[in-house]
Amino acid sequence: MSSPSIPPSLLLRASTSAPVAVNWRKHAARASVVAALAGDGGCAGSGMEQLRQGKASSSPVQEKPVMSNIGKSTNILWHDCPIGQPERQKLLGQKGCVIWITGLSGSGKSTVACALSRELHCRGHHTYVLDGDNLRHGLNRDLSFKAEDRTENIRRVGEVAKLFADAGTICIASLISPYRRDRDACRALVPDSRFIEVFMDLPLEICEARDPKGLYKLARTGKIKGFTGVDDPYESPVNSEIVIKLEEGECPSPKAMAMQVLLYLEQNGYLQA
Ligand SMILES: Nc1ncnc2c1ncn2[C@@H]1O[C@H](COP(=O)(O)OS(=O)(=O)O)[C@@H](OP(=O)(O)O)[C@H]1O
Ligand SMILES: Nc1ncnc2c1ncn2[C@@H]1O[C@H](COP(=O)(O)OP(=O)(O)O)[C@@H](O)[C@H]1O
Repeated sequence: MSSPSIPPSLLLRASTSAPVAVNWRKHAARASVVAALAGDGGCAGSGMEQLRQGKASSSPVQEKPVMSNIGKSTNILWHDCPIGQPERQKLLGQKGCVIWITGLSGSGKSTVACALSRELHCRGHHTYVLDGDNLRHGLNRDLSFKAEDRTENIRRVGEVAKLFADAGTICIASLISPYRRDRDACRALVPDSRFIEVFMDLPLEICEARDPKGLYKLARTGKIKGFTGVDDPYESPVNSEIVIKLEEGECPSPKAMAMQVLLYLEQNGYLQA
């Protein structure tokens, strides 16, 4: 006797051999957990098959969900998936992480970000660049450059970068991020040393002399207010994993800067799962 509303594939056979309707969602969730525990992320066979083979109890335990209140979100529940960061990393052959490039406008953040992405890509690694300027064209278009909006800008990008790292991607975030507290908050979001801060330690005079967008000039003549380094603060990092600076008075080439970061990733095991 089968229920007309439940497809035959969703029916489990009881020991009497009579098909019985089951709470599919409950069983599927448990089967997924079993498959994940087996270490294959559930790829070697369907969770349902494992249930049939008796690898999971046929009487699923109903655990009481733990609801949370986070910020303005009340009664929310974290839902885990059997395919997690370790499985994705294995597939990609790398460790998901956040490379956070901070520095003044014109210090070379975007240049390093793109050069690094290119070098990694050419070696078979999966990267994604989150560029402050670019994100302000979309996700962060509602934010200005006043202090609290910069903080919100960094918070959002930190959360997005965290998702990319969780996806197994080497996420390269390139933003002025002038406040130490905001950068440290992003670091705290990403566990297990997966946050690598790169400080573009170039003197303001060099950044200003470059001025590729003409923004310093506008700031100096008062046409832009609150420009970082001119009439808005930049708090230099004190404990960055990587510092890029002048060597014998010269700025290293974009490739050399990218290789400095790449070497760090290699030496610290990020380029293997
Ligand atoms: N007032 C002011 N201060 C600093 N920068 C300004 C400002 N107004 C516009 N711009 C342009 O915006 C780019 C920086 O955006 P970010 O999102 O990285 O800034 S922040 O991290 O929120 O401080 C920055 O890009 P980069 O030059 O690539 O750093 C500037 O082109
Ligand atoms: N290593 C470098 N040597 C010489 N010029 C550089 C170097 N890195 C960046 N530049 C130049 O400096 C300017 C600012 O670089 P950019 O990457 O746009 O900085 P940011 O993203 O920090 O504003 C650009 O014109 C870029 O070509």
